[in-house]
Amino acid sequence: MTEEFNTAKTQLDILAPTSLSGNAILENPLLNKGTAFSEEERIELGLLGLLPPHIESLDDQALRAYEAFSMFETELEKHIYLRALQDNNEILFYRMVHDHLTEMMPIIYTPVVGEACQKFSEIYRRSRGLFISYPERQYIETILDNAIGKNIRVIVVTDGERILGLGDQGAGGMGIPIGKLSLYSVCGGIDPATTLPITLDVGTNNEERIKDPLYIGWRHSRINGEQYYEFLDLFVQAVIRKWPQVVLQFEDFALIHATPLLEKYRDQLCTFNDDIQGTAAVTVGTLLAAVKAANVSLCEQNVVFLGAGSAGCGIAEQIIAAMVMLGLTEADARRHIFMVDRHGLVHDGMEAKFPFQQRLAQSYTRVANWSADSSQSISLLEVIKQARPAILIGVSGQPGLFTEEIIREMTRGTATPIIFPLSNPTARIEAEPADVIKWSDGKALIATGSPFSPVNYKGQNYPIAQCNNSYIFPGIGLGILASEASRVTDGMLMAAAIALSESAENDTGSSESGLLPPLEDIRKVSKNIALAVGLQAQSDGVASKTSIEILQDKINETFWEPNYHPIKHQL
Ligand SMILES: O=C([O-])CC(=O)C(=O)O
Ligand SMILES: [Mg+2]
Repeated sequence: MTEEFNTAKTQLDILAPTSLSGNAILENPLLNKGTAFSEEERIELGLLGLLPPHIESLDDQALRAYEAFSMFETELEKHIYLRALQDNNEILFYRMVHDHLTEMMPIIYTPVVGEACQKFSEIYRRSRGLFISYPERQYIETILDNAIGKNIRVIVVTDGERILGLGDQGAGGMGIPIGKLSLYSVCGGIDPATTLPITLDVGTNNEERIKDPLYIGWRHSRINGEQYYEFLDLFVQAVIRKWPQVVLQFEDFALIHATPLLEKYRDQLCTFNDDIQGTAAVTVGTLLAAVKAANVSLCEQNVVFLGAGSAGCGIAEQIIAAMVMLGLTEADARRHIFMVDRHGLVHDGMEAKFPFQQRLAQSYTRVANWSADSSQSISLLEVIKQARPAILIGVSGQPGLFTEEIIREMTRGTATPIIFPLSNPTARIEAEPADVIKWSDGKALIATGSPFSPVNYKGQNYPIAQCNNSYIFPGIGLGILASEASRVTDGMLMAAAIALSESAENDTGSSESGLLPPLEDIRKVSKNIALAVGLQAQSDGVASKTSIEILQDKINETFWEPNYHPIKHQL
């Protein structure tokens, strides 16, 4: 099956069973080609006179759209423009983003999407995806039936409670599933006609939003506890009934819900939590590339985390799994991991809030004399002085906590400190890369969650890798679809991390982006990840066995590219 046939089939799928014509086609962003409709199509589809006479190519249109994009001054305006283009003509939107990925990814995704979520109500233009609000829960099935695409393969769902590092944005959180799915299509070749962003509106505890007369969401405080989990279950079961093969990605749920939901549903359908598992896989992939670049062995390093939430603990568990894979026992691997939160080092002499933190607590007998005072609280600085980590990872959501003193202490203890301030968006970062380079006198290997330009220090250029889930989840999705996997196993996430680190290795030297391959190569990286994920799904018994060649062909067949194809009228 060729790519051309793939896309053409989707377009016809959308036309059937009620054939569209005239304005209805121009109003459908998946069908609309605007000025690129041929004369034949204009006649057959009832478009004569609805478009200006000059017929353009996709390239001509992309040039004009880029001109328009460039005229906007603020990043939010650029975001609004691109979103409007997406709602008008998706192929043109994807072509533009495809051709200007480095420039446009931060606009449609982190960090600008954060501001777009905060101002979602003000900038709201037209519908995309589905809102399922708590008061409409009896209509869940009908709402799913109303999705424009009929053959949905990937859903990204949020309840808007923990949008990036920006907290509760209520219904405005919808910006995130939309942005993530755009990346699925542009970086992972997932046909946009098969994707569906969903926001579960269970209210918001964000006073500013509730009081805002323009707020588009349900004006109610968040429902919680049993009611919340019952609602989530209604949703997940309806999804399973309607699209049993779908990939359901949970995104930006609050800490208290993210892990229980993952545990509850990961054996019921093909699902994963991007903030826990995607972040863990991309961080381990980047870390494997970093220890290689620093010429040290991961198993001999201590790793300190600032932030012991679900993202931090998810990464920590994945690092432990990597150390075990490399030969340590699990108990030994756990001794290398130090989680620090606002109360200091997490140890078993204090009460951990969640079971997933308890598993990562250090033994108090080991660290009892680390405290600078007589309390049981051991600060980040003390942990660094005592544990002498080579690796420091920030997932705190709190800006500025990697101070000069912290970075200098890291540099004192190791030849090549590996420093990952991962909090998103940009304003939440634990330390600016330029400061980390300066304070470590150019020694640190850095990766951030949001994009940063290279840093120039003492005449040398230091590229900053963007260790962001976007390197991982599109490839995981592609691998699942191509292999028709029924579940997402831990092994598949580890396979994705290793494939990313190998793609990075193959690229170092020519790379402008530091530890990771340049964004321009992301589609190739996604295909490598997809192959590794698909093969692992087969060996974990959640996908039927095929040869590597067959899986590779399936990945290439599944990979969608933004091109126009002839549209025929169907009766
Ligand atoms: O969207 C991003 O940039 C990464 C992510 O999932 C988050 O921070 O929640
Ligand atoms: Mg997220």
